[in-house]
Formats: sequence, C-alpha cells, structure tokens
Amino acid sequence: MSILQVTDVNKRFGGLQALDNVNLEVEEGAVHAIIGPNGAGKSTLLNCFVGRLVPDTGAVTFNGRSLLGIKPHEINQAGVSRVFQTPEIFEELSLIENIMIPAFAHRDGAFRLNAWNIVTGEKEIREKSEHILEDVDLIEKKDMLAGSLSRGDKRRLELAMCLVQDPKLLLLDEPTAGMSRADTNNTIDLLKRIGERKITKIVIEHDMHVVFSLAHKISVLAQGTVIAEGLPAEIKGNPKVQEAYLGGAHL
Ligand SMILES: Nc1ncnc2c1ncn2[C@@H]1O[C@H](COP(=O)(O)OP(=O)(O)OP(=O)(O)O)[C@@H](O)[C@H]1O
Repeated sequence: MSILQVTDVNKRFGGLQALDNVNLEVEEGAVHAIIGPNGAGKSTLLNCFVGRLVPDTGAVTFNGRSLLGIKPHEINQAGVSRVFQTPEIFEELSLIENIMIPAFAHRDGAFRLNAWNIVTGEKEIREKSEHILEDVDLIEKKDMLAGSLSRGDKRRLELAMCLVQDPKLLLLDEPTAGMSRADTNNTIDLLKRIGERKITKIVIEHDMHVVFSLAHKISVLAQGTVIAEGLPAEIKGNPKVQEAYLGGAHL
C-alpha cells in the first residue's frame, strides 16, 4: 500500500521547469531514495511534500489526503517530519529540552517555546524524550547545550526531535552531508535501527554508499523528470542513470 502518492506534479520557477510531470509512489514502511545530479529537482519535490512549495499542477496525497494548500505545521501534525541538511535545533538549550519542545508540540497540537512546561517537565514527556535520546545514543549528553555538539551529533539530535513526534513519514534531506566516513556509517546503522519502528522514509542523498545501504527502492530525477525507478540493483546497472551522472562517476 502506498503512503505517499505524487501524480503529474509540475513546478516552474520563471523560465525553469524544476519539476516536469513527476509521478512517484512511496510504499508504506519502505526506505525510498530519491537521487539525481545537482539541480535535478530533489529538494523542490521534497518541499512540495511539506507545504513549503505548492506545485503548479498535479497532486500530492499522504495517506489518501491531499497535501496541497495544507500548512507546514498541519502536515507535520498529520505525521510527516523532515530532517534538514543543516540541523534546525535550539543551540542555546540542552539536548533534553530540544527533544521536549517538539514532544509537547506533538501532544498539544501547537509549537510553543513554553519554558514552564520544560522546567516542570511532565513525567511521561520527559521519559519519552529520554528514551529517544537513548535510541540515538545521546543520552549521556542530555544536559549539554545543543550548540556544543559535533555536526554528526547535531544531526542525530535533529533526528531525535523528529522521532519524538512519532512520524509516519520521515523525510531525510542528505542525512550524511558533510560527515566523516565513521559518522556516516554510524548514521546508516542508526537509520537501520529506527527502521524497526516501521516509519516510512524518503531519503535524498548524494552518497551512493548510503543510498545502496538503506534503500528498498530508488527513483532517479534528472532535469525535473523521473528517468528511472526500481530496486537498487536495477538502478545501479541502468545506462540512463549512468549517463545522468556524467559517466557514472557517482555510481
Ligand atoms: N526558489 C527557487 N527559485 C528559483 N529557482 C529555484 C528555486 N528553488 C530551486 N530552484 C532551481 O530549481 C532547480 C532544481 O533545484 P533543486 O534544489 O530542487 O535541485 P536538487 O536536485 O535538490 O539539487 P542539489 O542536489 O544541488 O540540492 C535548480 O535549477 C534550482 O536552481
């Protein structure tokens, strides 16, 4: 069963056709990678899933419900969470506070920086937040300021901020960008582990080691068009994909 369906989506920026009749079906529980060269339209497509952009034409449905015209926070409330290329965390707050804020927002249906809530900290929210920090191996650092973390840890923290909201669909925009090989491998392991929660994931990624380690299905975008789609083994040997990547340098 598909959880996300993209039908004939077009998006133009002035004279540039950033998305050209894109069709995509993401199966519930799968890791679906979207790859493609720079400027292919990957981020534009992702932005159409979270309400940051509205397609000129076409449809995007999540769990059978149209996402078009829905505000980003409402899409988030419906179960779609996004991890950004540059972590969006509260640098001046501790790790546990960073997790508790979205936990309260998820429970209350509104995002508020409510200091009183965090100080008094309802037991169940605190416990849930600590569990999530354990899952991402950051529990030892829970009282440190988020701003003092390494880049890899900041991305893990942001992932934890998404997980505490119990998302149904997690969008990962280059989850290992700028990481060392060791941090990249840790992130792959972590994403495999959270795969046990049955969260559907869409991963945009340039690092093919990450893509082939995680993805069940891959869609390849080039110049705003899906040029290939299939299992990792099918995509690896696809000549159109090799060509889009300038002689296969990335594959
Ligand atoms: N807000 C915008 N206004 C004008 N052009 C835009 C806008 N956003 C994206 N574009 C253009 O649309 C095209 C697709 O961009 P997009 O960021 O979606 O590509 P991408 O596949 O995510 O690339 P990368 O891998 O480099 O992040 C590019 O040519 C980009 O310059």
